Formats: sequence, C-alpha cells, structure tokens
Amino acid sequence: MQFKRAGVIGAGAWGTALAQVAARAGLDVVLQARETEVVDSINARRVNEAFLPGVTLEDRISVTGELADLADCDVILAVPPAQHMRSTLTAFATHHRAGVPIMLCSKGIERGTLKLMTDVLAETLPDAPAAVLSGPSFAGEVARGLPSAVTLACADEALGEELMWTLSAPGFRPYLATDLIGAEVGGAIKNVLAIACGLSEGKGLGRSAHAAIITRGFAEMTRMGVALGGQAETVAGLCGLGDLVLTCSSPQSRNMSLGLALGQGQTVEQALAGKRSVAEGYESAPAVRELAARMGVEMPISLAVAALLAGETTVEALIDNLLSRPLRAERD
Ligand SMILES: NC(=O)C1=CN([C@@H]2O[C@H](COP(=O)(O)OP(=O)(O)OC[C@H]3O[C@@H](n4cnc5c(N)ncnc54)[C@H](O)[C@@H]3O)[C@@H](O)[C@H]2O)C=CC1
Ligand SMILES: O=C(CO)COP(=O)(O)O
Repeated sequence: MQFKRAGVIGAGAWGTALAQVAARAGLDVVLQARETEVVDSINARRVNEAFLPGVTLEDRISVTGELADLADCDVILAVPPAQHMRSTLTAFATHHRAGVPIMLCSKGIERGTLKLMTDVLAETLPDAPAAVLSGPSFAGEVARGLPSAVTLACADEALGEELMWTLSAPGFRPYLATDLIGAEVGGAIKNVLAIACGLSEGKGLGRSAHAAIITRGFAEMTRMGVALGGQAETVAGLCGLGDLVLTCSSPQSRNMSLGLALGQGQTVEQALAGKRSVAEGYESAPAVRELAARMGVEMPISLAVAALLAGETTVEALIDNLLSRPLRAERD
C-alpha cells in the first residue's frame, strides 16, 4: 500500500507542524481544526494564527472543521491533547475505514484510567493499526523545516517501514521501533520532569542540578517504561532520553516554562492563566503519580512535581525533600 492522503486530527501547534511535514513528504493533507477561527485563518492567510503563528502553510494542506472530511484519508495522525484523545477518537470512529492506520502523536497518560494512548486507541478503534510518533521536536522548528529526528514505533514492521518512508521529509527523520509502550512512556513522563527542570532554573539552582534532574529523571522514566512492558533501549532513544534533553533545556517548552514560572514564585493558577496551549506535564502528573503507586515504581522527582501542582507542597520544601533523600547506589 502506498499512502497518498493524510488526515491530521487536531490543529494545535504540533498537528499543524505535522501537516507541514506530511505535505513536504509529498502527501495531500487534510487538517482538522476544532476552532472555526483556525479554519478561517488558514483559509484566508495560510497561517494558523492561534497555535502556530508566523509559519506559512504548504499548498498541499487543506483545512476543515469536520472529522467527516478525513474519511477518505489513507493514514491518520491523531494530535489532540492526550486528555482529549478518547473523545476525539470516539468522534472519529464513524468516519474511520477499516485498516487505515492511526499514528498517535500526543504525549500523555489518561487521567482516571491511567491508560497510554495506544490503550485508548485499542478501546475506541479496535480495528485500527496503531503507530506512535514521538521524539524531540518543537513544533515551530519542525514547521519551519529545521532538522529533527523522531521515533516511529509500530508493532507491524512492514507497516512501520512504510510509514517511515511516507513521513520522511527533508529535515524530518523518523527512526523505526517496534516497541510502542517504550515509545509512549518517555514522551509522557519527560513533560513532568521538564517542569522539575524549570523549577530548578527558576530557583537558580545551576547547571549541575539541571543535569542531575535529567539523569535521575531518566532513571525514573526507564523504570516506569520497563514496568509497563516497554524496553529500556527504546526509552534511551529519541522518544525518551532525546525528548527529555530537549524539553528540559529550552524555555520554548511549555512544560519547562511552567516550571520556570513556578520556580520564580508564580502560583500554578497564575502560570497557566490565559494559556490556550497545553502543558501536558501538568495534565499527566496526577496520572503518573497514581501509576507509580499502582506499579510500585520509585519516581521521586515526578511525584514531587505532582505534589507541587496539587498544592500539597512548596517549591522550597520540594527541593529540601529531594535533597535529603537517603543516599543510595546509582544503578538501583
Ligand atoms: N507543540 C509541540 O512542540 C509538540 C507537541 N506535542 C504533543 O502534541 C499534542 C498536542 O499539542 P499541541 O499541538 O502543541 O497543542 P496546542 O497547545 O498548540 O493547542 C491546544 C490544542 O488543544 C485542542 N483542544 C482544546 N480543547 C480540546 C477538546 N476539548 N478536545 C480536543 N482538542 C481540544 C485545540 O484544538 C488545540 O489543537 C500534545 O500531546 C503535545 O504534547 C508533541 C510534540 C511537539
Ligand atoms: O514535546 C515537545 C518537544 O518534543 C514539546 O514540548 P512542550 O509541550 O513542553 O512545549
């Protein structure tokens, strides 16, 4: 099978950037937006002013408000915020044709159910072949054509290979994997850890603390990935370590900048006020905390962030607590 027409569900920054990638890769692209203003803005000026200002969209991209307009697409990229993945896929179910693969491009764990996005897909569109696209990739950079590399995971190797070739574009390099769980876990947890890095930055704790959070955070991410049935080597790839390094290192990240604001003394409400864009770490932190308890996985940094976001501790107490944990072997 050769893919020719891609449907992108969700015209936030990342959905719009991925529409650019698919168009540059030679596909015709139908981008579905929830907001009429986004449809109008792209139709009138070829720009998604609300979520990805300053980037002129490729001619091959058409925009629609209707999921029904994606019914004739032969591959679907699902890019809503993770907490809306279930409702989005449920709404799309009547338009999905059997066998059309769904590539999950969102990063998070569903609150309440503690499910990964592949679980949500299996429950809402059980006949859809699943793939996961995740890695270090800021939407603005990707949309402008700057180079990036991501993990593309698909249990069906032949389909994965086809999707890899289909989506590769100048400057956009998908690397294949078969381990969907490993590919998903890193992307969900790195957002929580990026908030911790932002806190450290906001408090002026220095570069050494920053590197310690990334490294010990990576240990947390790996433990959870393996506990859920993923492979450590997948978590060590672009979708895990790679994305952790990116997201923890730039205030371009919504998650890191949320942590930065909290570290500089803002409340959670102040830091999130007026924001239309999603900080997935804020959304997933309670689920990560519950999952860690359920699976018996030690994740002190992630849990500390979850407690702070829930108003159960202060930034100062969080730092004191983490620094006074018992000393231990690094590999444990
Ligand atoms: N922005 C980026 O650089 C990257 C984002 N991602 C992931 O992509 C996913 C989407 O994020 P962005 O595109 O950045 O979003 P965004 O923050 O730019 O925009 C918010 C999105 O949420 C949607 N939305 C709001 N309420 C909704 C509802 N009730 N149901 C469905 N959708 C609703 C809006 O339509 C909009 O598409 C997230 O999981 C994010 O982690 C992944 C890689 C890069
Ligand atoms: O996932 C991302 C980069 O890979 C985007 O990070 P933020 O959601 O923190 O902006």
